[in-house]
Amino acid sequence: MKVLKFGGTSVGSAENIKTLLSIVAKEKLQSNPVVVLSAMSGVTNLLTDMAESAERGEDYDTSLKEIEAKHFAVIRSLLPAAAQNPVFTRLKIFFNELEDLLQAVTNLRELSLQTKDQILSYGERCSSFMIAHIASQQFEEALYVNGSELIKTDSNFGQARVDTELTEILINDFYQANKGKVLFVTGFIASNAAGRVTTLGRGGSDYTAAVWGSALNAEEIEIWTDVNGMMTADPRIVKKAFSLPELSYTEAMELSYFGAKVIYPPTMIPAFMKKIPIVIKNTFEPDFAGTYIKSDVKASRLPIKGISSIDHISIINLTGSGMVGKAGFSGRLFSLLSREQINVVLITQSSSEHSITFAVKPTDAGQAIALIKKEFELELDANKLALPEVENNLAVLAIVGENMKRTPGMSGRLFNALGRNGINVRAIAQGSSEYNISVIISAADLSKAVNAVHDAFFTDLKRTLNIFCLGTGNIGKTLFKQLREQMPFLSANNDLQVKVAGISNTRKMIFSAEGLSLEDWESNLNTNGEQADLAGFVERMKALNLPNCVFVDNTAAETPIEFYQGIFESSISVVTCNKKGNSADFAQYKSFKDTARKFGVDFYYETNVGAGLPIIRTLRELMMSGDKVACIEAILSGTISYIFNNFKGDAGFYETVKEAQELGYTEPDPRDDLNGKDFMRKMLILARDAGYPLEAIDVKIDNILPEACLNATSVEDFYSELQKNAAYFEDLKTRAANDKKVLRYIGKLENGNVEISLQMVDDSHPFYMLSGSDNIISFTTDRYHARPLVVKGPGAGAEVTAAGVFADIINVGSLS
Ligand SMILES: NC(=O)C1=CN([C@@H]2O[C@H](COP(=O)(O)OP(=O)(O)OC[C@H]3O[C@@H](n4cnc5c(N)ncnc54)[C@H](O)[C@@H]3O)[C@@H](O)[C@H]2O)C=CC1
Ligand SMILES: N[C@@H](CC=O)C(=O)O
Ligand code: NA
Repeated sequence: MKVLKFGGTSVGSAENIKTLLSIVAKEKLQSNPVVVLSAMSGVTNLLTDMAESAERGEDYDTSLKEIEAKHFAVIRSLLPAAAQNPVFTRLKIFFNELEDLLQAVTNLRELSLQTKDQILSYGERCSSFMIAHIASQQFEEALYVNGSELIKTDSNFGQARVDTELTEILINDFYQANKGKVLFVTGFIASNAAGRVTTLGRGGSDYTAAVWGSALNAEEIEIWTDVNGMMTADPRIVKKAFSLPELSYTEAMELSYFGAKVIYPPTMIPAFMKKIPIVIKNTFEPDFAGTYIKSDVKASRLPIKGISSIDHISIINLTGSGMVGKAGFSGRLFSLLSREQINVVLITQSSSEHSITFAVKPTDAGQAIALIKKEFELELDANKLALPEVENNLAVLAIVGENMKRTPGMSGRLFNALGRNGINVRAIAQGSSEYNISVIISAADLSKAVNAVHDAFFTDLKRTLNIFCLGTGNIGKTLFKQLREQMPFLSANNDLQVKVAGISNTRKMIFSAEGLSLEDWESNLNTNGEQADLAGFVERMKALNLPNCVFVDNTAAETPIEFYQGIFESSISVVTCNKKGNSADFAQYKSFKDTARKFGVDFYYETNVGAGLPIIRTLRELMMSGDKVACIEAILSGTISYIFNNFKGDAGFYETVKEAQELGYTEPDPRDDLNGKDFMRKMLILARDAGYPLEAIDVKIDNILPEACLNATSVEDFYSELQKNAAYFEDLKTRAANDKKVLRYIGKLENGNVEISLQMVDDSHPFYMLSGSDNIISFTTDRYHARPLVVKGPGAGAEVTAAGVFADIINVGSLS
């Protein structure tokens, strides 16, 4: 036989009770179950409030009416009129008794724990009596059982301890005497030797189920609740949390100890002792297998089973020489706290024994300090102990699982995930069982931490990157299009999810921690966006504190650069196609790199040179593997490459530049391409990445433009100057053609010198054969000295650039 326990929500409404009875009916086909019931949801809280109101002499009538109405509504809806009366009558008797009790409390202005237990017992008695009667419509054998008479406890009201031996005899006798019946038993309540009602404390109904299951050697104890079993993490924090099919008793205890509210660990002990499996099932999804908690769990491939957390915790630090080598110091400390019922969540002690840190609920911290001051008065006076210090606004995160014991690297993975996300760890504790590693962190970081750790351990699941994108122009727009198109593939094949958590251009900005839809981002931004404000955008990104966060700069502006440093310092990675950051002062370039490294985040800027072509990456890999760059020769202006490849025959110079702009090759300001500045930035970045600490003025630039074009003060002006100087460009074209040569704008880095020059090259030159917006770069290095390493291909355009930004984004965090 099985014991089935239904919690408050499962008995909380007529609809739910119907579902409950259908579950019982199904079970009955196998064998008659024992059904343990909680009070209807909310009723225990109401009873507590009423008892406390009565003690203060305040009104409790409204709540009493509410409880009555809740039960009566169920009776009316689930019982035929003819069958209602006996239930109403009995419940009315209950409510009268309850009212008498409350009146007595009011008169005395005193609420003893004993009286409170008596008051609370009506919650379970009403629900169980009512449900047993409703059930008897369906199966005659339904029997209401006031379980308080069968579970015998001491007189520790509010949290009574069970007399197991006597209780088992009473339950067995009762069960034998009522064989063939379906018992509907009140959870939570018991009685002492004198027959006074006691309660079993937190999770009491689960405990009732475990006591019955253990007494009757049940094949299984099913805890029916409103969630799909125990999950890998709190699903309200981690959207990707999933149900665990199996857990050992120890794992379940560790997981529920910190937070997972599904069951309360001590309630499992009777089942644990007799190795009776406990199954957590969902009343509202009865076909879902739920979570099996048992002793012989199958080997699991999951490195950990779950992450549990407590969101509000305080720690108390005790330091002083008085502790060193003093046997019994911590004994005194912790027995003091336990005597006063202060629950210590976690303890760490430094090996020097110079300090002890322990965590308690914030509401207990004040009392703990007062107790310590009193107990250790002598030590404090003699300065052998410093005054205890409290730190508030902290949280505990714990990873749990028996596999940790066998798998090295688990704590490494935990701390790496925390470190990469800039989460400072205040204290650490690992149980000697190795089933649990707990860390104390700031409460503000908890959600980010649990998500990051969940991602780090459940790698079978999708890693999530949260990106904040600045710039919705040519590149930004195309990136969103590519992300939208590629999302399903990424999800399916790369275990990766990219969420756009923020977008801004110069006019508007918009955020969503859940991720913005890329179907309608533009209209959403325009209609729902708030006024753009770069500092505000960055602040909000930091405040949202999302895990695996990336700032993506798709602008050509200088202002965003000022924020990079602070962004790195907030442990946020940066991906940028904007070259202005890396090509400003060398000191700043260096600081970006150092800070990113220091904070364990990534700084990727592949598209700074050659758009999506793998140039930065290639150079980095050469350098990291110990190669030395002797010479770099390159064509790195996609715009000028396009112009020289198409400024042929009848084509005019001005028209060709226009075409390049329309094709999305130019900078937002095309003068930056034609005056060589954009090319200069690229050469400078390459030189720096190759190890040369150069500044912009160190790059010699050969101009391809006549003076008047260079001096144009607006883009419009610039274009009109290009038209006016058509002859100048025609002359260049003719001279090259006459010599069977082509025009090439070539950058060269050699011995730490960088120059960019306009050249006419013939077909023997490796850069002769180019088309479209092609870039070409040749690296001559120690290892590639006879023949250079060459990268060639389209080096400008929205698609190839956005693709490069995309690749940088998905590389964030993937190398560790
Ligand atoms: N076009 C290409 O082939 C390549 C372009 N790039 C780089 O891509 C970047 C973007 O280029 P495009 O998309 O063509 O430029 P764009 O002018 O089309 O778009 C720039 C976007 O940035 C936004 N923006 C500018 N300043 C801002 C600020 N302070 N705050 C918020 N938003 C701001 C603008 O509102 C606009 O949405 C440039 O840095 C360019 O050098 C890099 C490699 C290749
Ligand atoms: N405007 C640039 C685009 C790439 O950085 C170019 O023309 O090369
Ligand atoms: Na590149």
